[in-house]
Amino acid sequence: MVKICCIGAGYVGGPTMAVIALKCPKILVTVVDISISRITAWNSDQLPIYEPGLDEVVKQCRGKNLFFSTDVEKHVSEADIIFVSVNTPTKTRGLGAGKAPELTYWESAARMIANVSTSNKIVVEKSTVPVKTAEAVERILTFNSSNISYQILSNPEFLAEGTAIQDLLNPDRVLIGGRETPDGQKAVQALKDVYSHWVPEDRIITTNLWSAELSKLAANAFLAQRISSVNAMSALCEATGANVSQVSNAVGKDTRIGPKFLNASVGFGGSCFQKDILNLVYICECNGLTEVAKYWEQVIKVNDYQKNRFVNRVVSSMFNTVSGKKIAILGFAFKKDTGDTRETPAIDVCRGLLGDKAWLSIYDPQVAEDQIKKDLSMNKFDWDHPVHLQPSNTAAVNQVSIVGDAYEATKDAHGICILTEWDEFKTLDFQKIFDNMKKPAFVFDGRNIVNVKKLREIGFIVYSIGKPLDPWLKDTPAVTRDK
Ligand SMILES: NC(=O)c1ccc[n+]([C@@H]2O[C@H](COP(=O)([O-])OP(=O)(O)OC[C@H]3O[C@@H](n4cnc5c(N)ncnc54)[C@H](O)[C@@H]3O)[C@@H](O)[C@H]2O)c1
Ligand SMILES: O=c1ccn([C@@H]2O[C@H](COP(=O)(O)OP(=O)(O)O[C@H]3O[C@H](CO)[C@@H](O)[C@H](O)[C@H]3O)[C@@H](O)[C@H]2O)c(=O)[nH]1
Repeated sequence: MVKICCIGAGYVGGPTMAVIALKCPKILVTVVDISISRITAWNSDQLPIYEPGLDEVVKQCRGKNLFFSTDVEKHVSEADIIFVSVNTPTKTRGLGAGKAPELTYWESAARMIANVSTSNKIVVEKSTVPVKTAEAVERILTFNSSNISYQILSNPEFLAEGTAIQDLLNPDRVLIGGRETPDGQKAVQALKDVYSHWVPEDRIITTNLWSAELSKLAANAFLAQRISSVNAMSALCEATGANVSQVSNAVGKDTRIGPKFLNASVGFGGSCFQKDILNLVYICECNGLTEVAKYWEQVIKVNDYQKNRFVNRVVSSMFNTVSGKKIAILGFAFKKDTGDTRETPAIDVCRGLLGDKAWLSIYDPQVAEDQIKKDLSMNKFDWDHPVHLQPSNTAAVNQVSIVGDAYEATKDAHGICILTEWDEFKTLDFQKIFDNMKKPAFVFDGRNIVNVKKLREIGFIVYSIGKPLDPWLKDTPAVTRDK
């Protein structure tokens, strides 16, 4: 029986291995992690991450051919194929701080593999890593053990949170990069054999190692670039009276462009886009490609601009101050159908409003109170380290209350900011909400999900990203705020 071990039981390691176990009943899959609380949760009825369809898959396989364990060394030493899916956060200190990825967790995983291995291994990079990481891993492994052959493969993951199970069951492509030697190609084939259980042959792409590593960074950069492009257009739409949804629709009808990923928003979030683009920018800089680095960096700058612009709209519309005003925040996760808050635009918007002394009442159907408080008190990039290494002092978030539903959040509020596109926000009783708010009552829709016409009829002053402005907002400036 082939044995697979995955190091890192996070948003990628957990769902990916669950689907491999589901589709390959004859493969024994064990997911290991240094975080005891995460592994305990994976073994309980309350999984550590919220992902539609994940519970069912885990329940079907757990205890049969899918196991979760903290006994990292034992399972690594027994495995034939080892996936490494550990954190690769942006460095906060030292060389490349603020851009380069921190490869400490990767390096310690590689050293541990070398220490405990007694048989040949295929080591698969699942984490998103800089180009040429496989070479470094290869060196760590070969210099630290003898008589064992290691083949390193790059098999980046393209799942998106909220649709992870669907993405894994029916991927656009599976990408496998390996050495172009006979042994390298044998390893590529061994991993191909795993995915071939359910992924059609023509969707499994094989490349050299460096192409696979770079393709992951390139894919995220292209995706994020589309969002920054449409968000840049949204600012121009507001200035000219054009409607960004109509522009996106017209542009996306061109089959060369396509309709997906053209939704204007308060800004993109999530653990990957910013981190991976910064990683790409750093690699370009290291290779002397300054203009290329600047080109990609602009995607992040426009995203920051969009978040600032949103805060500016809120404050300037409400008589240039939100000091002492209650603002309801609907949605804190970085997108719907996930409880993940890593790099969510809600953090920047809330901080901006708190900076202007607003009182925030926050509701999100999937994010726990502790998490929100932690996010609002953590430093940039601290969030991407293993949970047990994150700062635990979350006491210092004043002027914020976390509530159990949207009606409570909006009661007696002066304004509402919609920051996540949860389906339940589309069907709220806005008449009831209006009746219970201070007047004039404002809605700032950062996801373009409300029916603007209907809300204006009720009496709300409505701001929707990239849409023709409410007469109230026409004279308020859309410039960015100083940080
Ligand atoms: N989240 C996504 O949607 C997504 C999608 C594609 C790729 N990625 C990439 O996959 C990687 C993992 O992302 P994630 O979202 O799953 O992160 P995560 O923080 O959810 O999970 C990483 C896990 O690795 C564990 N870990 C760290 N060092 C370890 C070690 N030495 N031994 C054992 N366990 C260790 C941590 O405790 C943590 O549970 C990152 O490189 C990320 O960029 C993420
Ligand atoms: O038209 C759009 C599409 C997305 N977003 C925002 O962009 C962010 C990222 O969304 P999405 O890409 O759907 O989720 P992620 O889970 O971050 O997935 C991205 O990052 C993963 C980690 O690398 C990759 O594996 C995925 O392919 C890639 O889509 C979220 O804040 C979305 O709200 C928009 O603002 N407008």
